[in-house]
Amino acid sequence: MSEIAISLKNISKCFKRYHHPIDRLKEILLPGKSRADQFWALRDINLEIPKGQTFGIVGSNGSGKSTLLQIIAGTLTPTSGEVVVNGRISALLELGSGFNPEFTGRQNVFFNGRLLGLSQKEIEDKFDPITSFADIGDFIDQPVKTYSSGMYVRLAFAVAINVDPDILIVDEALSVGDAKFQLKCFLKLKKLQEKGVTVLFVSHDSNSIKRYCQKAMLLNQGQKIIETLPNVVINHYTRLLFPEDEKNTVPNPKQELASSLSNLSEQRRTLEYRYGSHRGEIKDIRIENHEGRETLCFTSCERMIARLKVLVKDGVVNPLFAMTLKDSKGEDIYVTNTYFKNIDIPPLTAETLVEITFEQYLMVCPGNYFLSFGFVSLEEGTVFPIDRRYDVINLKVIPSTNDLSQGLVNLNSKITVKIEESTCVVVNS
Ligand SMILES: Nc1ncnc2c1ncn2[C@@H]1O[C@H](COP(=O)(O)OP(=O)(O)OP(=O)(O)O)[C@@H](O)[C@H]1O
Repeated sequence: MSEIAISLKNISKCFKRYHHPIDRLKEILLPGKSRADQFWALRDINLEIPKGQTFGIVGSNGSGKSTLLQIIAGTLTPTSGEVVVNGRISALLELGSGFNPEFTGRQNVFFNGRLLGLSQKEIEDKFDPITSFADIGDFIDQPVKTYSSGMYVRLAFAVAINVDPDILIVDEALSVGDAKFQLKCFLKLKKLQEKGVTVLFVSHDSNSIKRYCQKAMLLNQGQKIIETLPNVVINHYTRLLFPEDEKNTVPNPKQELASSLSNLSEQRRTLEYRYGSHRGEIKDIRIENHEGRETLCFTSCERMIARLKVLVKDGVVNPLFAMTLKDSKGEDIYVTNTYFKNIDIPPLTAETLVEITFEQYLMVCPGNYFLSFGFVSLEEGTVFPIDRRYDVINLKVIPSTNDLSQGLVNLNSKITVKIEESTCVVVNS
């Protein structure tokens, strides 16, 4: 048995685009002359997803994500290339696909189950778990066209996860449900992951991609830009979302970094993702403990100070300085900036040096963390990155000697145990 769940080799998809609807008819009636433009929604996509992996796909609107998922799910044929899928696929594609709007929810459950290769008996056995997960009450016997989008996605998700898929494809659909339903879905998703189901997951929510996926891919204009760890992919994706002229990376980031932070470890140097317009530069970052000593290792709840030296090269009218703490998977733990903190910074003129200090307590449990810093300008509600240095600092947080508590945040709890009879009081501070 192959250990690969999904294999794509040189997948391309070309759509025909007609300027006027009538052109399509003309082409049929008067064959020989094409009246359409060719539009390549996907170009030369190669991908191998091992069994049991949860794989994320990100990209801006129109980048080709849904087209790719439809090709994997078998509902769309590629123009060229080869798709190999090992196992039963259950796909929760865009709203509107999958169910027949004229059929009732019940009829659609049976119809979909049969399409997925289940016997009548198997669907009957799964019907109760499906309806209880969907929790749409009597609507199960109403035509699907009368459903709200939330009800639709509840039933679609309930079917998709209850048909014992080997591969589950989820296309952004979860964003439609309410918070309670989303949580229920993610808990179920975790269970499926534990059972070894391969999950393909499209989302615009960066934290979900980082939280649930082991690997991810960024699509842009139909091409694969990068395929690696989710955090790195999201860093690239975030950069793509900004205006063209603000994307210029610092000319030679590694060299720049090495010169400005020559005292930092090799690990820190290779992890950084840096971009911005270069109208200014975060020249120096110094991380200190409560004694003012430079360090990257802190005890849980210890005071940590980050000192930045920023060189302004071109005037910036509305500057903003930011810091983010991420966990080892790249999920945001804490995001702060001068705007959130209501700090008004006057316009900065060229050739000024600015010193910024972020002072805080590391109220997190032991583990590896990353710090990112940013210098941006805010112009009419739009953020223009000047120098963003993602994951530039790798911090280690170790437990304090009398506290082995676990989790994400450290609430620094004080536990009191009072035993009535002996009136013995044990205090842990
Ligand atoms: N049937 C079609 N005919 C012509 N063009 C199409 C067709 N389907 C998709 N496209 C185009 O292909 C491109 C990729 O579309 P796709 O829906 O795959 O993008 P996406 O990344 O899923 O976008 P979104 O995040 O908005 O859902 C878009 O420019 C879209 O207009």
